[in-house]
This record gives sequence, structure tokens and C-alpha cells, in this order.
Amino acid sequence: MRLESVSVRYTRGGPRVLDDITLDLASGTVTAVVGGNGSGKSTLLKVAAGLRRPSSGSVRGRPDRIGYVPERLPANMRLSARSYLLHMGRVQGLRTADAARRGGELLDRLGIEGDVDAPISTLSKGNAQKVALAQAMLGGPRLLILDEPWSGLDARTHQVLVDCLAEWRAAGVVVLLTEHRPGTVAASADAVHRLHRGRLTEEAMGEAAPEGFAITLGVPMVEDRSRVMEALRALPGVRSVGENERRRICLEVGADRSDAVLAEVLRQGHSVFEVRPGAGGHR
Ligand SMILES: Nc1ncnc2c1ncn2[C@@H]1O[C@H](COP(=O)(O)OP(=O)(O)OP(=O)(O)O)[C@@H](O)[C@H]1O
Repeated sequence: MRLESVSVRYTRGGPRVLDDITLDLASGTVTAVVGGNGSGKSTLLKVAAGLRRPSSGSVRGRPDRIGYVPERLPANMRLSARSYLLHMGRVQGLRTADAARRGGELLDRLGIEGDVDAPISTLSKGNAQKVALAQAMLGGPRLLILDEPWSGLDARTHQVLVDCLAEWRAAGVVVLLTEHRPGTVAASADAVHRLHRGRLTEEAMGEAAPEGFAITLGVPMVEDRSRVMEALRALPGVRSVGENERRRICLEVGADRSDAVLAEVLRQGHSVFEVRPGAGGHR
């Protein structure tokens, strides 16, 4: 499948939200589009799904069984999860009994919590997201378009989705998804593209790896604080040492030395409260 020279303007003479975008989407690959709020990710997905016609350019080779997970389901959905999946399964060509069975299996796998017979509008954000994912998966799509699919999911379901991506890849499905946190997609995507000012640039996959870590130590220290901080500052690879608002000691460490620094701070008797990728800002 290929998007060729796709441009979109929402208003005549207005800005190009998408500006001459060409993108190849091979079967059995997961392609991620990252970018800030309002950068046009959802617009790109709608064009790819055939829900919006581009102002110019074309989409070729789109598989005909498409699963689409919108950024969010409409807020006022009165249908229950069960009825909605039944209906969507029928729309996607399943027989009623198959739609019911498959819908139930998918909700089980995604670990839905809550009443599947209550209106979807009463479900929590994460559980509504599971329903949105399930409807897209019902009919065995050959093209899956997922708009921020991890949004609102708990850790367990996050992993289920990672597993699903691997399965779709193995089954030759074309997957296109958006995400605003590059770190989330780095492990799951075959290619990551950044959308900025309407243009798409492919990110080298290595770039998503953090260049450093912010390490926060456990128990707040009271005595000899400055001496302890001085000793930490002297460790090779430590870029800075500070305190957060809870008076926990925080280190910024280069990725190449992070294991050695962690081992050393543990050896010195500190406990580690948190390690986060990226060397910016301490909590
Ligand atoms: N139906 C519409 N009519 C007019 N402008 C629109 C419409 N839909 C989106 N836009 C504008 O197009 C731009 C891109 O929106 P889009 O929703 O595609 O971005 P996004 O990257 O998905 O954002 P987010 O990360 O916040 O979901 C925004 O400036 C938005 O205001």
C-alpha cells in the first residue's frame, strides 16, 4: 500500500495539514507516526483508512478488510460493548453467532473490566479503548489503522497490544499507528516517521533510544547530604546531581555508564526509587 504525494487542507487557502506526503506501507510491517498535538497524525490515518479524501495525491493498494481504531469513540455511545461488537461484526461480514463469540474472545483477551451490557459511555476510558480495539480486530483486517492505541490502557493490556502487533506482523497485516511518545513505539514498530509542519521524516530507529537516564534515589538523606552528593558527582558518567521537591537525590547519567552508576550507588548503600529514560527534569 502506498500514499503518494498526499496533501490535505481543511479550508480553501488554509494551511496544508499534510504537505506532499509519500509513504510506503508493506504488508507484515508496523509503521508508526509520531508528532505533537495537532501535527496531523489523525488526519493522515483518516486518509490512509479512506475516511477522508486527500486534497491532492492518492492512496494505492489499500487492502479491503480494514480495522480502524479512532482516537476515541464518540462520548455518548448508548450501545453496550456486547451489542456494539455484535453490530460491528455483522457490518464486517461475520454471522451473528461468530460476531458474538469473536467479540467475547477479544474482550477477554484485552481484559475488559466492567459491565459489557452497560452503555459504552459508562465505561472507563481504558475499557472503552479496549472495545474500540476489539471492534477493529473482529473481522480479521488486512489493514489496521490505530490512532494512539495505547492511550488509557493499563500495563497488562499495553503488553497484549504489543503481542498483537507481533502477531499481525507475522500474519502479513499492514499496520499504521500513531503515538505521541516515541519511546512507546520504538520496540514495536518497523519504522517510525515524525510528522511536523505537514511533512513526514523517517526517524533512524536508534534515535528512539534514550541518551541518558534520570535516577532518583530512595530514602531521603538527612545527614552529610552535601558530602554524599559530592561523592555521587564524582562518579564517571554522572552529569549532574540535585534534589527534587521531596528532597530525594536525583542523578542524570549518560546511557553508556548508567549500569555502572546504578551498581555503584547500590554498592554505596543507597536504594533506587526510580530510573527513567531521558536526562531531563526530576520528579
Ligand atoms: N475537521 C477539521 N476541520 C478543520 N480543521 C481540522 C479538522 N480536523 C483537524 N483539523 C486541524 O488539522 C490539524 C491536525 O489535526 P489532527 O487531529 O490530524 O492532529 P493530531 O496530530 O492527530 O493531533 P493530536 O495529537 O492532538 O490528536 C489541527 O490543526 C486541527 O485543528
